[in-house]
Amino acid sequence: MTRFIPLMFDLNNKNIVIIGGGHVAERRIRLLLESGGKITVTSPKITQEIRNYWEQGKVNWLKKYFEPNDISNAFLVIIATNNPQVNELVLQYAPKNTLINDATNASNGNIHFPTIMNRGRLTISVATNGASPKLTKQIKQQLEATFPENYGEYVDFLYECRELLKNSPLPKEEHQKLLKQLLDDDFHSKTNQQQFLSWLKNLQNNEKGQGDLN
Ligand SMILES: C[C@@]1(CC(=O)O)c2cc3[nH]c(cc4nc(cc5[nH]c(cc(n2)[C@H]1CCC(=O)O)[C@@](C)(CC(=O)O)[C@@H]5CCC(=O)O)C(CC(=O)O)=C4CCC(=O)O)c(CCC(=O)O)c3CC(=O)O
Ligand SMILES: NC(=O)C1=CN([C@@H]2O[C@H](COP(=O)(O)OP(=O)(O)OC[C@H]3O[C@@H](n4cnc5c(N)ncnc54)[C@H](O)[C@@H]3O)[C@@H](O)[C@H]2O)C=CC1
Repeated sequence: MTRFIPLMFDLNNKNIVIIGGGHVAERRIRLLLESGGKITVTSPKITQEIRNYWEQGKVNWLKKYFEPNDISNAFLVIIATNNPQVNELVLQYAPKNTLINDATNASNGNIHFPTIMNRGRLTISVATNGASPKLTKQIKQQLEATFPENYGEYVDFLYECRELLKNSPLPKEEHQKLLKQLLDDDFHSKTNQQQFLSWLKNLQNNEKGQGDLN
């Protein structure tokens, strides 16, 4: 079994070509629209949702059957037609070193799409290497119940603190200690967050570090 390795990709301005315009293509587009990639759908028919994206100029649509030329400049190719022969043909013509997701037979491609849960800057992705998309979906639902919707605000707080700490005059060991302390449940409280942030900002303004937590 090939072991697939999770990575986070910057797809901004990259050419993404999706062959097929059905429900699977639609799900991929919904996710990829957040990436800033240049999405082109090649398909004689598209769903209403994809049509809306096209009308809003969010995706390009080539209203036709697949031809090898469609993928010659692609960074990422997604194979999502309901015709196995066409899917096979896309694989055959995909340029070397292209990322390929075959939604109809995952092991043919070189990337999978995990299911993704976001809470602001926090991303948790789940995959079972093709064993059970239904289990994947169930685990995502359990995670959604564990992390409240506003959890991203706490993660943003951690980000801001870490950026401030990077530029603070505190010694390295102190950085590490504080970064760990920030994981205490106490810091889920907005009041404590604000207090800590003003202490940190104060530290920065006062190079000698005479600020005090209390
Ligand atoms: C490899 C992978 C992805 C990839 O395409 O890269 C893949 C592959 C395949 N899925 C198939 C079938 C189904 N997939 C779903 C649903 C989802 N599938 C998703 C992910 C993945 N599916 C990746 C692996 C994830 C992992 O490793 O766990 C989810 C989690 C995320 C997403 O796609 O957005 C999304 C949940 C959406 C949500 O959260 O709402 C349902 C419907 C359902 O149950 O709801 C069915 C029908 C039931 C069944 O068959 O189980 C088939 C057979 C196709 C055929 O029969 O022809 C293949 C091909 C193969 O297995 O080779
Ligand atoms: N990875 C996943 O999570 C899942 C994968 N699948 C697989 O994905 C395939 C597609 O599923 P859906 O999107 O639900 O099917 P669908 O029937 O909704 O869409 C198929 C699309 O392919 C297009 N198409 C057909 N021939 C074409 C060609 N020659 N060139 C370009 N486009 C062409 C059709 O016009 C249509 O837009 C299924 O056959 C199934 O094998 C299905 C469910 C989940």
